[in-house]
Amino acid sequence: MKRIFGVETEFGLAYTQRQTRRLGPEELARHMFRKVVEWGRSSNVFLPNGARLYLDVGSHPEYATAECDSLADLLAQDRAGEGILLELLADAQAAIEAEGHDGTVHLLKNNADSSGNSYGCHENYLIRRTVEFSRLTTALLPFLVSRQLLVGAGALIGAVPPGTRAGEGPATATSGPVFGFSARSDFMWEGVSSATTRSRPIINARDEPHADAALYRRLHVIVGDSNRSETTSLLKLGSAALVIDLIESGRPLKPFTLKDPIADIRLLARDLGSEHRMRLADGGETTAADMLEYFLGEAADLVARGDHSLGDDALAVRVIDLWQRTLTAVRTGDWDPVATEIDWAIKRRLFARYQQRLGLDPGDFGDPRLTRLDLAYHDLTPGAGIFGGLEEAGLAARLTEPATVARAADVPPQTTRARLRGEFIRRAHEQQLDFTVDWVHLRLNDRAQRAVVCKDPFQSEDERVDRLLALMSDA
Ligand SMILES: Nc1ncnc2c1ncn2[C@@H]1O[C@H](COP(=O)(O)OP(=O)(O)OP(=O)(O)O)[C@@H](O)[C@H]1O
Ligand SMILES: [Mg+2]
Repeated sequence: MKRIFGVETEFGLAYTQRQTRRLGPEELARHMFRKVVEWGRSSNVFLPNGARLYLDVGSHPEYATAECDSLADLLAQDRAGEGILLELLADAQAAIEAEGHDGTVHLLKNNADSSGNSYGCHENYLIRRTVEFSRLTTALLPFLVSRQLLVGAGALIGAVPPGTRAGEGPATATSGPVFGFSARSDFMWEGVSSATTRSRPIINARDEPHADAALYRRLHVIVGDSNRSETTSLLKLGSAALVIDLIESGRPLKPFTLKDPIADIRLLARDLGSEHRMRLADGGETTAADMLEYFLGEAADLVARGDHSLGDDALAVRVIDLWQRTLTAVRTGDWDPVATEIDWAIKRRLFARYQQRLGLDPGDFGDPRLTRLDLAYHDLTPGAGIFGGLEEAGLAARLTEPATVARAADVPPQTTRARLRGEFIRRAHEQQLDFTVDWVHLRLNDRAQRAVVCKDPFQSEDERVDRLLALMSDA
């Protein structure tokens, strides 16, 4: 079974200064994207590694990985994006210093800013049209609501969750912060819908397959946290892909349709003891841990038979193992066994040590120094972020090799359509030819306007593209 995957990450920008004036996100973003605009004449470009880099609304830089058909490639491409953004960050820092500013530009891989905005990490999974979309989302939604127990980034959130409807409960989470699984959960307002801003859904139903629409659809999951830990990313993407595999396989699955998924997602975000009982549409009840255990059993069966879409058997086995161990950690409250592999557990341990050092009560998360530690966890800025140090010290596990990541910054995945796009872009740059590309199209903006439509994301070789490349070399 094969599948195409891609991950989009929106980053936050912040600025800390000493004497000189404050710079806003728009200014920071402009500095960061100056080279990109020079290079692509736009702040929305595709790169030679097949990825898309652009400035999203609200001055959030976004990196969308090229199409991958294995999780190993996906992790490398995703991590390469962090490096690419760090280079732009260094440019922005140099530019503002040259203008006489004394501050530091921060690049944050998190999901919420202090003014109550949320930005995301979207997962894209190619799915088959043969499976009815509403059947797929109905089966997947309860899993996505519960998945934060395994792969949340860990967050300081208000003890009382926001209401889920107007006039019901507070509009934003209130009263003294607690440690929760995810900050993103409070920003979800619907299960499945095509709106993304006002009433943000868990699954975005906009039908934009970037592929042959008769065969495929692209499932756009927007509920996930931006993970720093690669092992957590692996579990996030791997577990979801395995559940999609299960649904697509047609195997009969226990229905877990939730009565009130949005209330559940908020309560679960604060439910470190995994006690919350979710009400099911059929009148029953379940805990998130019980549901995840059920899906784990089914997914383990697929992996044991080698019948999965992760593109790598060893990584699939690792997904199952980590899924099991994280579930056990949640159930027992002994988080140490996953405290180097799962973001929320890594962060929770860090907080516990810091609380001890500061002489704070273990239940006290209100100290502003903890808020700063939380930000530092998500800060990619050299000298300000702490996650790289945790990886180097062995306190956070890493899966990718630095050399593989360095290569992924320049070289697209070799087994998908991204290879064709990357090659086309590289050649066009070499020959200084004007071109336009998107996920599906490659076009030369010369008089002949030669173009190739690449509708099959699994296709990494194409004679039409070869001919186009040959023409470009002759130019
Ligand atoms: N056919 C496909 N199936 C699954 N994923 C795909 C497919 N084609 C492209 N992708 C992936 O989908 C992602 C698309 O990112 P992009 O940011 O352009 O999409 P979008 O979120 O729908 O658009 P926008 O952010 O502008 O609203 C990329 O990571 C890409 O690799
Ligand atoms: Mg996007």
